Amino acid sequence: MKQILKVIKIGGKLIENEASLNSFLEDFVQLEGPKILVHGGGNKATEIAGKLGYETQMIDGRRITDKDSMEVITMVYGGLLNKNIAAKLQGRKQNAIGLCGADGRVVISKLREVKDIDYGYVGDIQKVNSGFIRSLLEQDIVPVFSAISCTEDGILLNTNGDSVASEIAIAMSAIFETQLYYCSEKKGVLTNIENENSVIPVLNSKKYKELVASKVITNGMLPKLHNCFQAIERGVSSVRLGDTGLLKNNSIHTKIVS
Ligand SMILES: Nc1ncnc2c1ncn2[C@@H]1O[C@H](COP(=O)(O)OP(=O)(O)O)[C@@H](O)[C@H]1O
Ligand SMILES: CC(=O)N[C@@H](CCC(=O)OP(=O)(O)O)C(=O)O
Repeated sequence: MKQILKVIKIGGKLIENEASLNSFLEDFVQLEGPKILVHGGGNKATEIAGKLGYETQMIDGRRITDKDSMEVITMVYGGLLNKNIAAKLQGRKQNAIGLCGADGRVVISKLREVKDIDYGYVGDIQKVNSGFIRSLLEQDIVPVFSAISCTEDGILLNTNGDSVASEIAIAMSAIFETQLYYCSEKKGVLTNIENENSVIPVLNSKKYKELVASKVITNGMLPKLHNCFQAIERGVSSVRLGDTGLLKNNSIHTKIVS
């Protein structure tokens, strides 16, 4: 029987609030067994870009990343947020290492082809170095991933944090029974975005397509759910979306089924 691995993605709105990040990390360090943390940070990047006088453009929850935005992203995701989270884990006596895709050739991607939209410096993941990740887990070091991948030619690319989490979970499924958790400020997928109590407990792909067509699912939830279904169809044993209560096992949330 394979050992259980938990891959947890924490969204940008949770990490930009010090109190919610601290509370999440308290729960995270209590989790038993091997675990991986992936973080976003989209809101913080938008805020810092604004301070530098750069405008941000998002299409369907994905950032248009020109050269200036890529510099901001490298500083904010790969520096400020990633290193703070690694330090906070150390402060809680959990050894951790902050990574972007270039470190250990761990997440290799390809520049997204221009079809209708030119996303700029945005990558689609091609390879995850699961052996390197396993070697960290074997030393009880928690890998903390930012939403940055790297091409074979050594170019850093902005990569949706939800895709980083799902591709890592898919790759690690060859070695571990992998559980994927998406923690955000919402309790799960909602039928009414205004009503926190409208959480869909179980979401299958048929219902998901209907909700996209009727525009109940929009913005950042679009790439998130695309990644959830990719994961469940490609070997990840369970995929759940919720707020930080998700780590406590007893909260209301959305479970993805094929
Ligand atoms: N049906 C829906 N249920 C819940 N959230 C939704 C829905 N449709 C759109 N959203 C939006 O998607 C967001 C989650 O995506 P994103 O902002 O990328 O989160 P994160 O930063 O946690 O990855 C929610 O905060 C919400 O504003
Ligand atoms: C290509 C692309 O859109 N990348 C995302 C990566 C950050 C992210 O995923 O952050 P959240 O989890 O906070 O949404 C972005 O720059 O917004």
